[in-house]
Amino acid sequence: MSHPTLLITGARLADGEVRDLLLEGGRLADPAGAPADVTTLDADGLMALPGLVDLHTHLREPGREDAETVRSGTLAAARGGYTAVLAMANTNPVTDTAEAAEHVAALGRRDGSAQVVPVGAVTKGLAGEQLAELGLMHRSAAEVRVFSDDGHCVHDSRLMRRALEYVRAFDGVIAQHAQDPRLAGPDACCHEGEVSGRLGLGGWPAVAESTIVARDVQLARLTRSRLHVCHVSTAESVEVLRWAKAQGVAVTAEVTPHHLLLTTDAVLGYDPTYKVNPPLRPDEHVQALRQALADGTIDAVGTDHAPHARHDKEHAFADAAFGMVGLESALGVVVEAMVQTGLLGWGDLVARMSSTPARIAGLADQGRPLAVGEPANVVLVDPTRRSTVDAADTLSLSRNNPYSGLTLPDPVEATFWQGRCTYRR
Ligand SMILES: NC(=O)N[C@@H](CC(=O)O)C(=O)O
Ligand SMILES: [Zn+2]
Ligand SMILES: [Zn+2]
Repeated sequence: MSHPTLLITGARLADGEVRDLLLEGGRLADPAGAPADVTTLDADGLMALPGLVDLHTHLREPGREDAETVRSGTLAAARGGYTAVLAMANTNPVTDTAEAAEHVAALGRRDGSAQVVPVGAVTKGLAGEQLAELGLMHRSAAEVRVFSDDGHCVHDSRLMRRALEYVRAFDGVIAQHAQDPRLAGPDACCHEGEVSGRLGLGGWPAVAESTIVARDVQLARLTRSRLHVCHVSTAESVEVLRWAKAQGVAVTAEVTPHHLLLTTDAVLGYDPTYKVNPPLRPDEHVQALRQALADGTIDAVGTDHAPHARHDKEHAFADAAFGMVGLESALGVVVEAMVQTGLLGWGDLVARMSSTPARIAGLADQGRPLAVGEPANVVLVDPTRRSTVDAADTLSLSRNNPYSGLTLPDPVEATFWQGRCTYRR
């Protein structure tokens, strides 16, 4: 890969300092040493932040290249300000072997506009019965550190305990899709409450999530291993996480942008765009999630970008696929929900969307401060720009965008990954 030299002038960092940044050889260099004829980008009025890191992306390749590919998904990621994404294992074939993980990493190197980090499955075929080759995936060239059966919960307690024990040896982490399959029955497709009753949709009680979180944090304490909770969506889960962190349990958690902004009311029109797992929750949960992300009980934002082809999504609500896209809109939605409301400053936003996710995933070259010598992973943002979201205006192959028609912050102006421009408005 070529590493063009670029001088970005007058960018404001998250701490308020205004600086020039020299991108040279894929790293940040001292701007005083910029060649006289260097290409410059005037960043007056813009902020420069470390490239964002997404702990939770569905790239759909291999297997569902009609919904997304590594190429299209990472183009969408770059447009969202991301320089790294963790690619969930629920592809076809499932990422449950060293070879499969290396294949995803190789696709990333070939087609990626961001670093593609394969997540390994916890169980073979995501079937929840036998542990996958966790050690082999870790020791492979893909160096898998994060394991998840996302889309499915590792609901067998003994298997979950063994998975946690296993990854402890190499400081791995089990990322759990917390959902009790008995409490959230096969027809569950909407938060259990007033709206599900009114619409006659299968209800999904909040405790289907929090009871698994409560079990898992105790297993993490028992095994002294690391647990990460995917897409936390309820106030009850937040309470459990707060308790677990106070006990010193090695647990981290993420929340999606959509669970920070949208509520159950979005499904009142039976539009399957708003059908997602876990479901959109009532406002009291949204407020609890915002508070938890602000105070650090929830450590990070994970998009759960879940692209779906039209023919899987355009069905009656009960029959449509679960999931919504999120990479391109994530920063704008988080700014709307957290910064505009005064809950989070830009410095903490960088922690939640870049440095902390990088630390959770063990990515040494991501989420680093914008200092000389560090990798040139940079996103330039216009903190004041807003625009009306149009689902058709996307680099993703899918259109299941829940923000279409809403006017939201639209901050990302340019993204640089290892010094290379991967997106420019
Ligand atoms: N979030 C979703 O609604 N769907 C995800 C699976 C998941 O994240 O559980 C998908 O793969 O489509
Ligand atoms: Zn999930
Ligand atoms: Zn997911």
